[in-house]
Amino acid sequence: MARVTVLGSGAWGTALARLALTNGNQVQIWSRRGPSELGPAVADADIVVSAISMKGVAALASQLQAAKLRPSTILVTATKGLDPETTRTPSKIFRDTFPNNPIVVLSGPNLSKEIEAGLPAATVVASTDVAAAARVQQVYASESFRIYTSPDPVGAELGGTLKNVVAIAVGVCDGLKLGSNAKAALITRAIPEMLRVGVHMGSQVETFYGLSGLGDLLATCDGSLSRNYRVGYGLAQGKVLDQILDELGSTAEGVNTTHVLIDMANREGIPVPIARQVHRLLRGVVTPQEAVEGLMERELKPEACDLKARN
Ligand SMILES: NC(=O)c1ccc[n+]([C@@H]2O[C@H](COP(=O)([O-])OP(=O)(O)OC[C@H]3O[C@@H](n4cnc5c(N)ncnc54)[C@H](O)[C@@H]3O)[C@@H](O)[C@H]2O)c1
Ligand SMILES: O=P(O)(O)OC[C@H](O)CO
Repeated sequence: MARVTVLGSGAWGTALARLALTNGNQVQIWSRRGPSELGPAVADADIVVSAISMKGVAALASQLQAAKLRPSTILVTATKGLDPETTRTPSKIFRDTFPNNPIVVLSGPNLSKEIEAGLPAATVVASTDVAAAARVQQVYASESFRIYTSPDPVGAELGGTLKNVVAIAVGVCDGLKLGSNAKAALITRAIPEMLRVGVHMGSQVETFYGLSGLGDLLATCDGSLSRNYRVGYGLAQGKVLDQILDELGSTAEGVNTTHVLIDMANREGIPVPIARQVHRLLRGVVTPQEAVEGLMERELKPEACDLKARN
């Protein structure tokens, strides 16, 4: 049994709190709008799980620093995003803020509605601290939630983050009713694009063929349980982005991730053709149909993926 504090009472924080509680752990949830203070909520926690939206992570890390976390407290991050100011992932923000605490990334094909319904799922807990990953695995493993450990937190985190950009594109594809061939081609060609970015940021290639990469990509691109897929689907229907996000009433990390990713790809010269069309679409520079044409009319090339390719 562990003392677990979950930060964030949104869809994913609530689900992660329930999973830990059902597994016999002592659990409390903190939310920025809730009654409890952050300091007392994390003071004697064995594990703190951050499951808030990316836009709040940097501020939360600073608040946590003031809360004086014990150096033995394991920090788990379940957020899928990139910081718009620094391009850092959540685990990098937490590593920079808490250099002595064990940091664990939790990421995988985890549509919260299915998990809340008790349907079987699997995820990855990734850390360079093997013992910390094993501890988090023990807290969450159950007959309906299978947990795998990984030594590649960067790759696990980026897989879950970059797939959200692809999910927007796939939502457009389905919204335009382009068919299964187009969807399969789009998802397949997205993998080398995710790999180029992931390897550039320090990921291991094989991580992207696992649950936190391909697994999460398939789950998220499957349909309307994904908020990011619904962003793309709405754009294909001719809705404006603000209207789509209002109707969602929930976090769609892929919008911010696309903007941060394109800024980085431009700086580093990394070819990201799918993300670039999503970026143009989100900014209203192209129509959904033009975004598709922009991909279909690119120069012809071998399928083999050059991970080191630069513009
Ligand atoms: N919902 C899912 O299926 C799911 C699954 C896996 C991972 N995630 C990831 O978990 C993260 C949260 O997603 P969600 O689905 O819970 O979204 P949500 O919109 O349901 O909840 C977001 C939570 O973040 C909190 N938050 C937002 N800004 C904040 C700030 N500035 N300071 C403190 N808290 C803040 C909100 O109060 C809310 O509790 C996202 O990065 C998402 O990609 C979601
Ligand atoms: O609703 P989405 O698109 O944020 O996806 C939720 C999870 O990340 C799926 O693993």
